[in-house]
Amino acid sequence: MGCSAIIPAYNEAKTIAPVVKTTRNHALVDEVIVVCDGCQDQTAILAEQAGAKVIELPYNQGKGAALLVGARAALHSVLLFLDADLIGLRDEHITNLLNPILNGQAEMTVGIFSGGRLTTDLAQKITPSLSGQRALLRDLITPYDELASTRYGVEVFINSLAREKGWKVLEVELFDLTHRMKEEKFGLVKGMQARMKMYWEIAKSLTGW
Ligand SMILES: O=c1ccn([C@@H]2O[C@H](COP(=O)(O)OP(=O)(O)O)[C@@H](O)[C@H]2O)c(=O)[nH]1
Ligand SMILES: O=C(O)[C@@H](COP(=O)(O)O)O[C@H]1O[C@H](CO)[C@@H](O)[C@H](O)[C@H]1O
Repeated sequence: MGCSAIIPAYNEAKTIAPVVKTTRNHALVDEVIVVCDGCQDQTAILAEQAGAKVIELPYNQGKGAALLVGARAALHSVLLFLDADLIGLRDEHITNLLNPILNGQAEMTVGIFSGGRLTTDLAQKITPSLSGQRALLRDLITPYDELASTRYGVEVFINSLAREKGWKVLEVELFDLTHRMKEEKFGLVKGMQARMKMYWEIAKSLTGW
């Protein structure tokens, strides 16, 4: 089974290159697709230079739409979802996410930060099910047009599919991995506003609105 990595990215020029390079160089990964979700910065060109195929959406459509576009464009049957703002991504993280799928032990893995930074470790301890680091079988999600409107509710939507369809899901630890928090990207006030908007989108997905 081949593997396509899908990296949704909205203005992630600061971190996209190392994330793409590590993923591109991994022996189990056959292609890396960065879906630039209406980016206004250098993300697309930096991703391409680092070795990714880049799909540019004409305007910002949200993480769910970006993942669906990437999944439908993927050439391979195993998908690896990674956020574009990861800091400290290493080979072993990708291996941990992919191996249970390739060995037939699970239909989806969910990666949980550990030993990275207190704040991001804690967020994932409280809500492990929100993690954007995942591997799963492509055909399990590509039929669902509804993904396109989920924005940050995409993980909740995928989790509910997993429950409904009875997928085997395994959590795997991702040691020393962290990401840029919204407050680091946008400053305290705008970061907290963006966080509230994200929680709203997650709540909408939870309640099926
Ligand atoms: O409208 C959006 C918002 C986010 N993202 C991407 O989705 C991933 C997760 O988003 P973010 O880092 O904002 O989430 P956090 O981890 O801070 O909750 C990142 O690669 C973003 O660039 C996207 O493609 N479109
Ligand atoms: O872990 C969380 O509470 C949030 C917020 O992370 P930060 O507080 O910005 O480190 O991040 C996750 O949730 C989003 C919605 O499910 C996902 O799209 C992100 O990939 C994930 O990092």
